[in-house]
Formats: sequence, C-alpha cells, structure tokens
Amino acid sequence: MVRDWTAVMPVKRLTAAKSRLRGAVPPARHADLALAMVRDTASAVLAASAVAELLVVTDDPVAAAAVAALGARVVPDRPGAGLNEAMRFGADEVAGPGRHRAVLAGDLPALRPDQLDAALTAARAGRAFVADAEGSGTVLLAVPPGEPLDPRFGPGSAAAHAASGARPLAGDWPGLRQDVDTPADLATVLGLGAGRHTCELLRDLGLEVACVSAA
Ligand SMILES: Nc1nc2c(ncn2[C@@H]2O[C@H](COP(=O)(O)OP(=O)(O)OP(=O)(O)O)[C@@H](O)[C@H]2O)c(=O)[nH]1
Ligand SMILES: C=C(OP(=O)(O)O)C(=O)O
Repeated sequence: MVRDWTAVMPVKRLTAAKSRLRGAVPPARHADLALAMVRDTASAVLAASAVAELLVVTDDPVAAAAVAALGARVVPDRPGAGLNEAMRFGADEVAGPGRHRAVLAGDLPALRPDQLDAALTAARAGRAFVADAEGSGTVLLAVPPGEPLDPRFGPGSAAAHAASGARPLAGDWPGLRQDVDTPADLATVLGLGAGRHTCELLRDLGLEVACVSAA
C-alpha cells in the first residue's frame, strides 16, 4: 500500500465540543470523553498504512498537545469560521492540492486502521465520501491530487456531498462509520469496541466495553 495520504482532522475546543453528547457521562468527565475520542481517532489514523501525515486543525491546547504527542502535526483553527472552513484550510491550504487528502471527524473512537486503509484505497479514483452509520451524515471526504476538497459537512451532508459529485463509498467499515454525536451512538460503540483511551474512561465509569488496540 502506498503511504501517500494526508489525513486532516478538525477538533473544536473541548469545552464546547460534543454538545449533543452531554449527559452520556457525568458532566465533570465530558471534556475527557471528547479528548479520549480524539486521541483514539488520531491513534487509528496514524496506525493506518496509507497515511503519511495527520494534520489536526484545532485551537484547543489540550487536544493539540495530546495529538502532537501521538505524532500528528497541529495547525491553528483558521479562519475560525466553523467546521467546513477548518477542513478546507487543512486540506487545501496546509496540505496543499498536490496531495491525496482525506478529512475525517475526530469522534470515531471505534475506528480501525485497516478499515481506514480500505476506504482510502477505494477513494483513490476521485472525490469520494463515506456516509455515517445512520446514512445522513459524513465521516470522511477524500480528494485525489489536483482537486479542491469542497466540503459540505453539517446536517444532511451525505446528500450534499453526493449532489456535489462526490462518490459514496460502499464498504463494510463499521468502526469508520460510527461517529459519536449522541448517547445512543456511544452505546453502539460499547458493542463495537473502542480504542484504548475511550475504553479506559468508560470502564472507569463502570461501563462494560471491549477495548481494541489501534495498531
Ligand atoms: N477545527 C474545528 N473543528 C470543528 C469545528 N466544529 C466541529 N469540529 C470538529 O468536527 C468534527 C465533527 O463535528 P461534530 O460531530 O459536529 O462535533 P461537535 O461540533 O463537537 O458536536 P455538537 O456540539 O454536538 O454539534 C469533530 O471532530 C469536531 O471537534 C470547528 O469550528 N473547528
Ligand atoms: C458534521 C456532520 O455531522 P455530525 O455533526 O452529526 O457528526 C456531518 O455528518 O456532516
């Protein structure tokens, strides 16, 4: 497998992140959960054979230090105009249009490197996306060298990405597709198995969850 992808992961300030997930764990652990999911997502991305570099777009100092320690390159959240602009900045400006680029959400604690490798292999031919498990959202948008990212994340983004000409990828990648927006999503992750950081936090809270190593 050729290691020629730049992965881009936007991360909102942890104190503001994952508002729809509030209540899934005690309030004092909410930011820890958001951080654990970011660390597990980053660990799985960095363990993927197709990924040459992980760029994390964030202004959060704790998340920045955590992903830098794992081997990611951190860039600031520019232009400070939300998720799509942060993705465009990371993919088109920092990584540059001459690379294979894939943007993905930072809330994929069940992500497995082999599933990401399979999706990136399927995405090589042209601009393509992976819909979330529910089918309406997007967990990954990929572009080959020379193409602008043109991200349309937000409610109904799977339809928006398809309408913009991106190809939906059809693989069986449950860990990649399972983003965690709500307490129900977190309950699904208990069954799928989570990466080490999310897993340890949930076990610490007395929940039964399988732990899966990223490597
Ligand atoms: N850099 C950056 N990342 C963002 C921004 N908004 C969302 N993200 C990240 O994009 C990914 C997907 O976002 P969402 O699932 O909507 O996460 P969220 O905004 O924390 O969740 P809610 O508050 O429940 O909407 C997560 O990794 C977020 O941290 C932003 O304005 N800037
Ligand atoms: C940003 C997205 O969704 P969510 O906030 O529901 O993860 C999306 O799926 O495009």
